[in-house]
Amino acid sequence: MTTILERILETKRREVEVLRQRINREGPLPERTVPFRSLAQRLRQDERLGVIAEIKRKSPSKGVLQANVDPAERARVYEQGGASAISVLTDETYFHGALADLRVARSAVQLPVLRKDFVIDEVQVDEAVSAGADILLLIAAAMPADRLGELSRYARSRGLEVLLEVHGEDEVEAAVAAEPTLIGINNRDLRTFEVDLGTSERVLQRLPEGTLAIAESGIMTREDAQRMAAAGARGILVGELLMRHADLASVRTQVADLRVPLGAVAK
Ligand SMILES: O=P(O)(O)OC[C@@H](O)[C@@H](O)c1c[nH]c2ccccc12
Repeated sequence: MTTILERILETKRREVEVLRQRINREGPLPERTVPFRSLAQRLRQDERLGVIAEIKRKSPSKGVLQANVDPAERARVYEQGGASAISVLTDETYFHGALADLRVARSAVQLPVLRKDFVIDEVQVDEAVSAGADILLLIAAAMPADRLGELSRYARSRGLEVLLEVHGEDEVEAAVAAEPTLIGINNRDLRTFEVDLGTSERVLQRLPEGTLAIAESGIMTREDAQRMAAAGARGILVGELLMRHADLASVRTQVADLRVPLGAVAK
């Protein structure tokens, strides 16, 4: 059975080829013009659970969430609600996102911005740097451990912070060895699309002390946020809950509501 991840990776291999050919034809990508913004620093100083608020029009698991989004306006509302960073889906085929969304969102706020895509090659890292991204998502399940380490170290050498996503305990070792800035735990199983917040609870126990961990997906209520904070997450990544709201005032309230105190959670 071909999983959705395998299908997406097939598309990405073609995109990488096209991008390489374009660079050969037209020369290197434009230089980055903006300074880097750090999410890790923000999270370390924060006494509340960090919220990475996502701009996602559509997803393979949920279909269209909101087709017409103004990324600048959304980013501003997320910032006003107290978000720690903005995550922008830049994949076009499966999520109807774009790299342009990232540029537009970032220039509207002071927050660090995460490029959310399926990165398998250095040239996509260069593209993220050029577009002004501050953080890059890497997915452990998308490649062998040695490639994961190479890409993670390459991205960090280019100034990006790396959020490395795992889906279970079996991926923790490779993730830690890749020396990312942050480790994300995806509560959504990419094969079945099932969401289980217990995934974060289990994996968080296995992470080395001091790891900046982000619980990803399926967080729908303040209670869910509290549960993730209690399990040791320093931040959460939230998409659907926020994208289902079109009313900007309630989006702002939603973000603020998720910023639960970390309380006794060790730093
Ligand atoms: O919409 P949710 O359930 O709040 O999830 C957000 C985010 O975690 C999810 O979009 C995500 C996590 N990892 C990914 C990798 C690729 C694409 C998307 C994702």
